[in-house]
Amino acid sequence: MVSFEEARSVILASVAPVGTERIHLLDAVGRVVATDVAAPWDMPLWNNSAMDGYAVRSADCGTTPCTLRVSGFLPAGAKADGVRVEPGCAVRIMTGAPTPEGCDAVVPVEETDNGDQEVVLNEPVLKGQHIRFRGEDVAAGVTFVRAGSIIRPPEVNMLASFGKALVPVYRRPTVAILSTGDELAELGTTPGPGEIVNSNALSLAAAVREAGAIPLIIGIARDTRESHREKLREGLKADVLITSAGVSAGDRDLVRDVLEELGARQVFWKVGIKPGGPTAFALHGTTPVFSLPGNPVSTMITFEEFVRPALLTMQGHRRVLRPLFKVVLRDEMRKKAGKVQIVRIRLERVDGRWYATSAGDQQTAILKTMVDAEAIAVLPAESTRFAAGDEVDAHFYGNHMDLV
Ligand SMILES: Nc1nc2c(c(=O)[nH]1)N[C@H]1C(S)=C(S)[C@@H](COP(=O)(O)OP(=O)(O)OC[C@H]3O[C@@H](n4cnc5c(N)ncnc54)[C@H](O)[C@@H]3O)O[C@H]1N2
Ligand code: MOO
Repeated sequence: MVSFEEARSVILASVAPVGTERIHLLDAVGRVVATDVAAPWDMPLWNNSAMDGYAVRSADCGTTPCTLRVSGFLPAGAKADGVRVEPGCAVRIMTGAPTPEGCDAVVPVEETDNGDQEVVLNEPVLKGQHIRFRGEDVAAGVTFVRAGSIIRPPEVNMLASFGKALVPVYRRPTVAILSTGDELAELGTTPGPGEIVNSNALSLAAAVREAGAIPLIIGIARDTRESHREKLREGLKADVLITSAGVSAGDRDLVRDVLEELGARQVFWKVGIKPGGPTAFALHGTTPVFSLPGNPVSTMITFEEFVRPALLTMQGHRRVLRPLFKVVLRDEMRKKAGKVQIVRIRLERVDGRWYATSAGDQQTAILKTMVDAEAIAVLPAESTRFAAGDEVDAHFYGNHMDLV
């Protein structure tokens, strides 16, 4: 058995970004930039006004109030060619319009009498005020988005500002999802005696999608070597293969056996985590193969703790683990020594601290507790008792808590 921490580090050391592609800017939100992107020109490209007001020569405005003759008008979109602020004059200017020759300051309209022919300036004027200077945001040649950055609306705005319609990003890995077991019935059918719906395929596909990768549900391997061979072969064509069930000590737990027959190298089997103990990880060439236990709760938790960080790494993300934060236990918790225990919790924020209560019955088979969980407490392997009021590590489960 490997420890929870070893399992994670072995997995993360075994995966790498799957490649890059150039995609349309709007489709790139949430993706990771694959190369540094440098500014092809200065931003802004020319000096321009930050205010609606008057372009002036600051030397003309030494004493206030002062009166200047209004000699022209520059709306946004106008060209400043041939427009000049002569001594003793002002040019009416709008926000974003290029500042004319001679101008070294802009006076906001609120600080004037808003005159047409002549304007009275009521406030002192400082050289350079309210001018956005060429290249002050980003100078030509400067890297403005680094490889490894996540594209958010600000990156989209800047890439668009520099005319980048296509962006180099890391590719999304394809993830084959294979369920195993004779008891499984397809979604949409009513399970008969001894049957259950293949719900893991759907929740895994949802989790894969939420992690930014492309799920491929390839169906069910029945409990024969032949069926396993056929389906596992198909699954190994994807960038990643996830199987669910068939990895504990049952007579018919064929997954690891047949994977080995197909040339996969088992990296570990059994991890010091509960739920999720029977998890196996193998490599077929460089293709990672995650064999997750079949209990739906175990499948989701092992996906969250082991597969999700791997999928994020494969898409070029650098921060792949959810940040841990401290939660105060409302109630006592007990566990056996030897394994990290994952506890499904609900959270409450009081006076700047997070308080955790159990989300319900913590038996692995209780799916409802997973539905009710907002976060996951990670109880360390060696400890056995946590008193009410003790602090333990936790992380959010899902992205909804970003809204808190
Ligand atoms: N003698 C032992 N028995 C078990 C051990 C053990 O160490 N020794 N480990 C237990 C633990 S912990 C887990 S977890 C399960 C994992 O078993 P498998 O991964 O081999 O999965 P199955 O036994 O086939 O199924 C477990 C459970 O999950 C349901 N299931 C399976 N596939 C799906 C699916 N696609 N969608 C929804 N639900 C699914 C299945 O019906 C079972 O109820 O083994 C324990 N036993
Ligand atoms: O470890 Mo199992 O995955 O408890 O249900």
